[in-house]
Amino acid sequence: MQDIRHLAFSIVILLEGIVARFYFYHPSSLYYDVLDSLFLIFVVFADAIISYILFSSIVISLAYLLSIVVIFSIFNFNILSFTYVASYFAGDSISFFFISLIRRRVDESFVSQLSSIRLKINYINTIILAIIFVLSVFLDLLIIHNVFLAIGGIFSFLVLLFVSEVEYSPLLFLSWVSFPYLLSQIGASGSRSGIYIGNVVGVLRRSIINSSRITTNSVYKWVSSRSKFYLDMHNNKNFNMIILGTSGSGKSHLAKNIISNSKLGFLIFDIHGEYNIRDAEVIDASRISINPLSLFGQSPRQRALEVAYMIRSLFNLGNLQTIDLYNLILETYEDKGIYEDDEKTWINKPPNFRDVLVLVEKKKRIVNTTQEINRLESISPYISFLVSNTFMDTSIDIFDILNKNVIINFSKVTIPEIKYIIIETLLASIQSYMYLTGQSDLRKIVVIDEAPFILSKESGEQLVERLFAEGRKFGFGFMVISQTAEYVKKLIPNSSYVLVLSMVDPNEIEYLSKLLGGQDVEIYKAIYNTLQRLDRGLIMTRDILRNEIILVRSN
Ligand SMILES: Nc1ncnc2c1ncn2[C@@H]1O[C@H](COP(=O)(O)OP(=O)(O)OP(=O)(O)O)[C@@H](O)[C@H]1O
Repeated sequence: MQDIRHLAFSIVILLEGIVARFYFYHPSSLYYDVLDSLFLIFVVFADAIISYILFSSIVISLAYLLSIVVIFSIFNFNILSFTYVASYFAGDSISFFFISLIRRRVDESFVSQLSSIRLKINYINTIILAIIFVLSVFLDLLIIHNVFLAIGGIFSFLVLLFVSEVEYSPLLFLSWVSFPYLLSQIGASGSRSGIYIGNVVGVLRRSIINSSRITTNSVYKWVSSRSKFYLDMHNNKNFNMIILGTSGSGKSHLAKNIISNSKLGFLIFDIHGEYNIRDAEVIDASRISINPLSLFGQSPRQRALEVAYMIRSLFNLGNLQTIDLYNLILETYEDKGIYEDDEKTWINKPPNFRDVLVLVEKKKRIVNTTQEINRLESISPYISFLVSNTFMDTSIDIFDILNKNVIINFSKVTIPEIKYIIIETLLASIQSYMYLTGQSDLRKIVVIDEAPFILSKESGEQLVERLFAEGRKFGFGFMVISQTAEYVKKLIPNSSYVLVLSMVDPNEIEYLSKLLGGQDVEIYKAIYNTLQRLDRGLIMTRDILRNEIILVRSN
């Protein structure tokens, strides 16, 4: 759309030149008569106003003056005189003054774009650019003999070094004519490295014109853009991201898109059996067993604490029950010859919940008071529940899983508590794996779909928070997917990207509008409006590198 506006405005200037040539050109007269001059004064004045309204930028508008000079010179009109330049400046000043007054704010879209400039030298691009630049200057100086055009070529070349889009290089031949367009492309393309997930279809900016199909009732509008959007994992504080959206909004589709384009290893916790990615091994979670009492490289005390805490979160146990459970698990470790202060014993075969239950039964027989029996009685049903084939032994090797690309399909695990324990135990084992291997380059993305399932439990929430906080150091990125923002709030500070798809709940929309928009009421209004009406596959997010809110159409 931005491109169309530039094209349309250039055509308007060209038509003005044609009209002026046919109706107002008098080569016999030394000076144009008064009418001709008035016409040209009016034309440049109007052009200044139109260009400012179209591009919300004095810089781009002034650059168009040079473009107008060149186009009119083709028709033998010299606009580069005090009268016309003054008229153009007057047009710009008046439009700038009135529009700033109406909006009660000074806007300069070009300056806001400058914040996202990244000078990245690509040698091949620069060489191609330099060759075309030399050719264009050669044409201007030696064939057309026009120094003004050559200077335009030099300025356009300097601008293109920042735009670093080699496909624009033929525009160098147009000198000042293409200069405003090239200038508007500075910083417009954002990051060019990372995971490509789709094209930016709108950037939220103060604008008079709503150039996108999506309208807002705010002074902030979606200004169209034609850049690609990359998740830039390396220039961010961590590798984590959050995907939010109502049912059917395209969350899993987006996650698959990110995984497929990332070329990174992955492990997906697929709660509903929705993921099917080429070359990935699918493990049916109903056919695996994992012993939560395995130490996973931790000390028995640490692991006993984690397991007791997990069971407490799952069954809402009280403090006393949790402490009893912790002591029982620790004692079971000792029964199996695993001692806190003897690290050599930590590699011994771990106990399982049946061993804990046997200990409980043994204790029931030897304790003296009813109170002690009652305490044991109050936890034994939970331990009995956990004496399941799924938790007897560990049939999978987390090292092996993390060395491949794996989707763990939980759709056939029908008991939520069992599903929860498998997931939390696997996440705990990932944490241990990270500590044991200790690398730092990004190597693995772990996807947790339907995250509230795990985040709604205190122990699961704390574990995922730790993984989010520490993952980067060990080369792990976590992607959490949720229909609601409620359970992911604490993860947001440790996420590089919050990718929001269509939402329906007003409270959710309100929260996310504040999160993405910050304090500005007008930005809030624009986001609030838009979130209610996002099509499937349209993502709203904050582009951290450009510090702008953008709309991206997921591939
Ligand atoms: N960007 C897109 N382009 C084309 N099709 C899409 C896109 N996003 C989603 N879809 C399609 O829309 C349907 C729903 O998408 P998806 O399953 O990803 O939604 P979801 O948000 O994960 O839903 P749920 O929360 O119910 O699992 C799927 O058939 C998917 O192929």
